[in-house]
Amino acid sequence: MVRTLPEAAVAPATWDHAVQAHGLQVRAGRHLAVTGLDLRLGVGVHGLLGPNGAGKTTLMRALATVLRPAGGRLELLGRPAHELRADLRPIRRMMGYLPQEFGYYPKFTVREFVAYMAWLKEVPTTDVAVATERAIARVGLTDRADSKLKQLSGGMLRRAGVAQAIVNDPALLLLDEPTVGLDPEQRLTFRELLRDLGADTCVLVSTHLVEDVVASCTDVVIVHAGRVVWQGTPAELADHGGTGDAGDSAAERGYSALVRQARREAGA
Ligand SMILES: Nc1ncnc2c1ncn2[C@@H]1O[C@H](COP(=O)(O)OP(=O)(O)OP(=O)(O)O)[C@@H](O)[C@H]1O
Repeated sequence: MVRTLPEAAVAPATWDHAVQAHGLQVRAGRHLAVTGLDLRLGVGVHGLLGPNGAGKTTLMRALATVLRPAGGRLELLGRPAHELRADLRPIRRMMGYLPQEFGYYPKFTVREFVAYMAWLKEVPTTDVAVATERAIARVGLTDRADSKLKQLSGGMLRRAGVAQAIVNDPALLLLDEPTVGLDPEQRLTFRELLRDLGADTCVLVSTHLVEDVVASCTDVVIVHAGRVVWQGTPAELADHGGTGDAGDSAAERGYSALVRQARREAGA
C-alpha cells in the first residue's frame, strides 16, 4: 500500500506492511508476555485471537507504542520502533488505539471527549469539528453526542472509545476487545464499520468472539504463549476443525484445534 504521510518527519512515505515484527519480545510488568513473535500486517481487518493470558493486550500495547519492546525487531508504518521513540507524536498522529480499559473525564460529553482526542492527536484545528461528528456518526452515537460519558451504558462507552480511535483517520488502528458490551444489533453494525475501515486501513482487532472474526476479518492471527502460532483466512481457520473439536461453528472448532495443537507443541 502507498500512503502519503503528513510530514517528512515520518519518512519513508510508503510501506508494504503497517506492522512488521520479527522475534518481538515485550514485557508486561516483569513478565515476558510476548516471547519472540513474528507478524506482518498490511491493509485489511486482522482478527487477533488467543486464550486468556496469551499476550494479546501486551502485543497491542507494544504496537500502540505504549510499551517499549524488550527485544527483537518492530517496524510501524515503515519506521523501526526504536527510531520513533525520540518523538512519538508523529506516529501516534497516524494511529488509533482503543485500549481494553481507557481513561476518560466522566463529565465530558461524547462530543467533547472525541474532539479532545482529535486535538491530542493533532488533527488540524479547522478539521476537528467535522472529524468529530463523522467519527461519532460512524459508531452510531450521534443522538448521544451531548450525553456525558458517565451517563452512557458500557456498550455506548465502548463505541465512544472506538470513535476517539478513528477520529484522526488512522493508517493503523488497534482495537482491544471493541465488541465487549455491545448488544447483538450493535455488533452487526460494528462488523460493517470494521469492513469499511479495513478497505484502506490496517486494523487489528483483539476479541474472544470467533464469529466476529469470521464475519468481519480478512485475516486471522492466533497467539499462544506470546507467539503467533497461526495466521490465515477465516475460511482456512474453518478448515482446521474436526467433529471432536469444541465449538458451535466450523471456525470455532478450527480455533480450538489450533490452540490444542499449540498447547501440545509447547508441552503444556
Ligand atoms: N503487569 C503485569 N505484571 C505481570 N504479569 C503480567 C502483567 N500484565 C500481564 N501479565 C501477564 O502477561 C501475560 C499476558 O497478558 P495479556 O494481558 O497480554 O494477555 P491477553 O492475551 O490479553 O489475555 P486476556 O485474553 O485475558 O485479555 C499473562 O500471563 C498475564 O498474567
